[in-house]
Amino acid sequence: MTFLALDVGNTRLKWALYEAPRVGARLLAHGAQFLENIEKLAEGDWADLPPPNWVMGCVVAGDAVKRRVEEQLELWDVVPRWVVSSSEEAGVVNGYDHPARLGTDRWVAMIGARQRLLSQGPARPCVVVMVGTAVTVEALDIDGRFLGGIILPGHGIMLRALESGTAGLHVPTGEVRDFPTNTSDALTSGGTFAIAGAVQRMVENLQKHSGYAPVCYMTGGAGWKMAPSMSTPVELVESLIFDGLLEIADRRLG
Ligand SMILES: Nc1ncnc2c1ncn2[C@@H]1O[C@H](COP(=O)(O)OP(=O)(O)O)[C@@H](O)[C@H]1O
Ligand SMILES: CC(C)(COP(=O)(O)O)[C@@H](O)C(=O)NCCC(=O)O
Ligand SMILES: [K+]
Repeated sequence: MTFLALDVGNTRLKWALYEAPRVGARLLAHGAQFLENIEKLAEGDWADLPPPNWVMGCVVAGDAVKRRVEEQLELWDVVPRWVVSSSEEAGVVNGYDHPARLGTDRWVAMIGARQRLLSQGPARPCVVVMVGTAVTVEALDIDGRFLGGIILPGHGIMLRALESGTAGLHVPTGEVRDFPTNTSDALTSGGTFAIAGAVQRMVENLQKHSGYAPVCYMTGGAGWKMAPSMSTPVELVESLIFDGLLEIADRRLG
């Protein structure tokens, strides 16, 4: 009874095939494709997979991309279920002014984070950082209520914005340094400090609000690049969105 989980971001589609729609299910196969290569999935990465019995996913890349993914899914006799952000699901309460307007990847990642937190011990407040095309930093209180979160540009967008708005910033990627002394290092460190500083601020906000030190989970395609440069402790969890999709599927189907 296999389960295919999909996470369609603004840069890449990530997929993971599990043995069942159950928390802790065995991972059978996984992969990622840039959005421009979606059309290659059915004849490529997915061609030899055992047909999934269920498909569930989150999409933030727009309706046109979603339809291109659905065309590839016609390979199998299965109707995809796309998660919609709601006011409450799987133990997480959505504090957004308009719950449905919250990016579904953010919503699903928070559900994955809450489930991981509770499986590791007593409830604590939690910060969830996603480093993808954009960077999002969410705050969840001790009861699993999403208090609010921030959106900032990812590394690539920050660099491209600076390149296109100036004459003198076309340089190769640099290193993260405490005190950068060349343009490349200054740009790379600037982007990294912007993200690290935003996370630190949200951790402080949540600590002040709740009176407890929060747990901080980090995920997303560029999470591994950011994690070593953080100024507050983070736990890198590559699978947070898939964990969230499994949690939702388990409750709805399992
Ligand atoms: N192997 C990789 N291929 C592409 N992007 C990568 C890779 N590793 C890290 N990245 C970084 O991750 C970002 C994309 O992360 P991802 O989680 O796929 O984003 P999204 O969910 O927005 O599609 C890119 O901006 C890039 O900086
Ligand atoms: C903030 C995002 C652009 C992040 O996208 P990503 O970096 O994962 O591709 C996405 O979650 C989104 O479009 N959100 C809708 C607006 C909101 O969450 O308020
Ligand atoms: K994402």
